[in-house]
Amino acid sequence: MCCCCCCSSGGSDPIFEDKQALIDFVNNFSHTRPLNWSDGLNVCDGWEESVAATMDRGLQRLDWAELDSVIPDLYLPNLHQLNLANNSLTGIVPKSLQRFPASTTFYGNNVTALSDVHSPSPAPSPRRWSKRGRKLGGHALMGIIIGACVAAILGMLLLLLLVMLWCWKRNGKTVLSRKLMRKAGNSLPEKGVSRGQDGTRLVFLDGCCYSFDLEDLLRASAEVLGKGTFGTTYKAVLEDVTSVVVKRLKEVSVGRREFEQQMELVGRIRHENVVELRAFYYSKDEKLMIYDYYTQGSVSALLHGMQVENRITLDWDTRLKIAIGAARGIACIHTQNGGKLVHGNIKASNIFLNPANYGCVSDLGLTTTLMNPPGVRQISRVAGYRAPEVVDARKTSQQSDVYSLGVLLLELLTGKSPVNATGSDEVVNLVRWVQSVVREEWTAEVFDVELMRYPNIEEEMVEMLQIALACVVRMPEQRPKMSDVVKMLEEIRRLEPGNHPHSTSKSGGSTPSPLAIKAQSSSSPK
Ligand SMILES: Nc1ncnc2c1ncn2[C@@H]1O[C@H](COP(=O)(O)OP(=O)(O)OP(=O)(O)O)[C@@H](O)[C@H]1O
Repeated sequence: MCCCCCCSSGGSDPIFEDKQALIDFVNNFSHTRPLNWSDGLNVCDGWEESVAATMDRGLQRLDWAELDSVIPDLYLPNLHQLNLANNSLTGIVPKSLQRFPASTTFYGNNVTALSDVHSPSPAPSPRRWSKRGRKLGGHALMGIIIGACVAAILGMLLLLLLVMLWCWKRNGKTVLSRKLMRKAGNSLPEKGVSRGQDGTRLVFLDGCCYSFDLEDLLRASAEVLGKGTFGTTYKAVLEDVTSVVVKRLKEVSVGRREFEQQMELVGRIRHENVVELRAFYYSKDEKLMIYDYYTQGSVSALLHGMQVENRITLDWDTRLKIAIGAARGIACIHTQNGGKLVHGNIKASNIFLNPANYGCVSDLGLTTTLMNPPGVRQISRVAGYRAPEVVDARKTSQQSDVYSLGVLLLELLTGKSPVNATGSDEVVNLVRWVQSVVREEWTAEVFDVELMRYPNIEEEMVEMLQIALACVVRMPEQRPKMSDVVKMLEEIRRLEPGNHPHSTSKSGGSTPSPLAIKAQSSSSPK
């Protein structure tokens, strides 16, 4: 044991009180080993010099002193070090000695420090104390404080970094559900589905190869592809990197039953020139249609857009295939539902390229059944393709589909949009412009200049022009049937079975151009 007191050189009273107290302290212990401490010893001399020396000359050490009683409660205000380690003391550490660290002072005894009883935190480890087992040094304390501060700052930085990383990941992906939630106000369609309320669910149509559910879809990152007549269309990338197109319908007036019937009718169509509807979803607040994503974009984007990834040049062969494919797709649609199904919205942004680069028709069957009474905007969006007899967008017919296909053929031939605003605010209608140019026998001038670099295609272009003009005649009953249009288009070039046109051009290398090339008209759109 070591006991030491702070004392002044003048031998003030407290010292002697302490000395007496220490003697009493020792006397109160029962111990077997002799202690060489007595009234005659000049305690203060040694204590002033150093604690260790004091211990040697004064009390000696009381560790290993074989003390074996309870610890007496003594008043020793000047005692600042005490070592009763490795004795056989028992009981509770008295109040006057509780200021000494129990883990070192009473180490090796069978005593209970009150701090052990009341405090849940363990006594400080001896290692954290100074070399001599005394107070923490100033440097050590400073080190601990600095270390704790550095650890806290690092911890906060790490936390901040994790939060930033999480936010970044969330922002990088614009989650489809957030978009839907924002637009749908308080209605959260996915909640209904995940809980199976209302019978709402994502319905996959026969033959669909996808295995995601609505939860996956709503978690997918989404990008707006455009806003169309029926709502907003998104490209959604699922966690397994499958891309699908989600059409979020707005202003659908029909009830669940009618909607499902229409979706199932459309979803049954399996044709290489019809974009398959993969799945649909109906709830009171949300109506969704799911399609495959076409990476090349629509024919409209390929013809007129500038920023389509992997843009392919629409050469004549491709344009011919687009025309044939689109006509075949529409003809197939016209055979459905007892030969009564109408597409109702044929336009270049609804035609895509299938793997063989043939036209593939999307977005069918929405106009006639699902659309609310048309507003001005809905009519104007399809204005360039709309047959003159269609005053109500819901009253489209198979003949009006033929008219719209005719406009698409003109678009492919001219490279011009169906409706063009000129510099002088004049709106030029493609059909009327082509009709007037042909009437003037300036036929060659209608063709897209980009096509002029392909040799020996003039005859084919003229044939297609004639078919297009037949489709856009004013009187619906004078227009050819879609199945006839298909035949006529296929006649332009002899076809191999399937979707591939024959490689040899019917016009051949020696066919003279039938066209009278004249100067370009200033009224040309675009
Ligand atoms: N399956 C698809 N793959 C790739 N792009 C698509 C797909 N479906 C639609 N898009 C594109 O998304 C955009 C928005 O399509 P959406 O059908 O909503 O409008 P729209 O075709 O411009 O007009 P409408 O609603 O009258 O058909 C269009 O550019 C369209 O070409």
